[in-house]
Amino acid sequence: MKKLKSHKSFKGHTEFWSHESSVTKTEMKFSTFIPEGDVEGCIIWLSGLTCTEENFISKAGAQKALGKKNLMVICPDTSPRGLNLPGENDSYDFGTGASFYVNATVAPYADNYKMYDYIANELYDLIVNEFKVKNISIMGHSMGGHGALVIGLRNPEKFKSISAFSPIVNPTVSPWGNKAFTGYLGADKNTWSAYDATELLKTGKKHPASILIHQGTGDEFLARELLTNNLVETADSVKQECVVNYAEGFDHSYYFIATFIKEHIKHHAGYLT
Ligand SMILES: N[C@@H](CCC(=O)N[C@@H](CSC=O)C(=O)NCC(=O)O)C(=O)O
Repeated sequence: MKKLKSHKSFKGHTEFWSHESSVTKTEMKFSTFIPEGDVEGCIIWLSGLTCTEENFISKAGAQKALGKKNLMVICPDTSPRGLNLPGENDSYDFGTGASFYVNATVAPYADNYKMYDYIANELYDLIVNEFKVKNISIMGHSMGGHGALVIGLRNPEKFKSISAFSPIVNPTVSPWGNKAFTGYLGADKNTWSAYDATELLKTGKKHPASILIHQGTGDEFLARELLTNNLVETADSVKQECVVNYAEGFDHSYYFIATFIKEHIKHHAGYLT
């Protein structure tokens, strides 16, 4: 691991890192906020389409609340970079910056686009072994909210709690999800449901902690891509505790995230400390 930059902020440090990933077989970058003193737990933040390791740490304003709760956050990049695979840089919603946190199975993505394993295993182990923190939760936004729900629901023994802002909750039936899953997983839709939070709940995956979601009613992607109500109805029918807060007039941006991030940190602190 290489520390690239460090800035003192609130009761800790905001830092930028790189490391060689054995899973993606590329250099991967991530940012952290690490409070001074004993760290009680770590929240993984997964960002959305077009983001890097910088968006959340520079825009969400989470450091003060994290410092108060003695919690660390780690924000990985949203895909491998620099591979120049065919089609990788043609659009904002596929390839670079748009991994959808799946393990790709089809060429030319299968060798490197293993972001599910990268987050659930390699980054998880790095938090435990390098940062010496063993209580870990997961949250994210949009594509990253989808990633947090899927990785958390599939690994309840590893992730103590899950939360999401404006998540894509049913990607197998959304245009963004269809495009990404076709490109990473192939045309056989039977393989897609392992990466769809609503489908995972339908097939018996559950998390013991209550899931927290914030969704803006003014979000331009709500009706076409996010489909929040599909998860709400399914969670209700399978008795997965899930609190969905519809926030009047808020859009899909980091201004929305910054408004409610304190509530998400408090939610995770309840399970991590
Ligand atoms: N057409 C837009 C889409 C990009 C966008 O809105 N990205 C969101 C996440 S969307 C779902 O995953 C985002 O977080 N953007 C970064 C930010 O800092 O706001 C475009 O290409 O701009």
